[in-house]
Amino acid sequence: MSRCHGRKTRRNEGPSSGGRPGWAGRPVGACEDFGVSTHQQTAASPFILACRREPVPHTPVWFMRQAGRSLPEYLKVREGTAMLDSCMRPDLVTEITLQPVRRHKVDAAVYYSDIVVPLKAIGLDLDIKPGVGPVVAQPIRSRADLDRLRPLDPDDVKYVTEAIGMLTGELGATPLIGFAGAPFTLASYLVEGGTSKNHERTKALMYGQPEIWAELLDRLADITAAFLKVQIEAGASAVQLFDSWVGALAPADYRRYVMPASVKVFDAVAGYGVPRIHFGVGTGELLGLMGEAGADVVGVDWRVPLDEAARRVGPGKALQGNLDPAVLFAGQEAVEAKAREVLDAARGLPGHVFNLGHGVLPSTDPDALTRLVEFVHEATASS
Ligand SMILES: Cc1c2[nH]c(c1CCC(=O)O)Cc1[nH]c(c(CCC(=O)O)c1C)Cc1[nH]c(c(CCC(=O)O)c1C)Cc1[nH]c(c(C)c1CCC(=O)O)C2
Repeated sequence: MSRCHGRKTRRNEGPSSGGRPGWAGRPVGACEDFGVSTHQQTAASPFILACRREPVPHTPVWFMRQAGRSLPEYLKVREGTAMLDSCMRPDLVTEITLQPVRRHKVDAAVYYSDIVVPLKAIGLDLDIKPGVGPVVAQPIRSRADLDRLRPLDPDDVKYVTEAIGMLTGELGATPLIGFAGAPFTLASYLVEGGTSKNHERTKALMYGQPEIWAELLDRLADITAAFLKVQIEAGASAVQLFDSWVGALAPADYRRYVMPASVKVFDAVAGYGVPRIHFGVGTGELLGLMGEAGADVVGVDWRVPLDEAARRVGPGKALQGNLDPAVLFAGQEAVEAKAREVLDAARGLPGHVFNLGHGVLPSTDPDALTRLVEFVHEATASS
């Protein structure tokens, strides 16, 4: 795996002045092993090329939740350590992030963390309960509660900087995707106190007390932007904003109550020039707005075929997706047939990153994922 031992490049050092898109502001150093910088290697990787809608040698593949419970080596290394504790251990983060890259030969690594990590880092009392998800001890529902949402200082997450430094050295040409939860999805956990089907308390605050809601989302946007900046400055080659649950909203409400905060996040990291991916589940009606919020790549779940998604998103964006994660339980023949449908729908798009339409389900057979990567690479290889 280790193609470029030790980190010889300097890190991404802040937005270029004027926020010019492209790679300005990303210093290039030398990886002595190969005479080219890690940055140059990742920039030429199929994943980054596809995000930038440039020609690729094959369609790049990675999977949301590729690290985690589908892998026996993950269960082994995590044994005895709570999920959130593992996120604060650079050695474990590095190992767990690398596991699916080694095993599946995916085209990108995704930083092992969770969307609630920055909230924990600013001192909120929350935990991740196995099989349930994030649980917040004291939900945020009033103006007074907002005071508990202080800004994130990079020093709060030193372990992220350390882990990404270790990781990029190990990954060499394979890009590392950093990520964060989007303001709406984070707000939904904070207001409900945990996972919710109908988001009734969240919507009660949004519609009933729009000023408090706007302040909540604005604070979360600042925390999210600060967390993404830490990851990019430490060396992440792309970032994904997970607005997993925003599909619960109608477009007009998305535009009014959520989009300003997501725009703020994307604007804050625009000047680095790293590709920005925007994903949510059940967002067929929101795809255009989610692109407009500032994404370079729009993630699509399995409900909308990619050619239709491209019409909804409009020109100038790449697409990511969108095999139904449940298809992986149907056997190799069915997986290949459904994966081919995804590739057929993506044919002619200027940029396509193959992914699932949502995260890998915990009981997925890891070999089915490895075979899927091989299949997509072979089916799309330019001769
Ligand atoms: C909504 C959301 C969360 N976390 C995340 C999202 C957005 C993605 C999505 O829409 O699925 C993001 C996330 N969480 C995790 C990753 C790892 C990186 C990767 O994609 O490989 C990522 C990208 C690790 C994790 N995050 C979590 C696990 C499982 C915890 C464990 O191993 O015990 C992992 C590996 C826990 C978690 N954290 C969350 C949930 C719903 C759960 C599952 C609860 C369960 O079923 O046990 C909140």
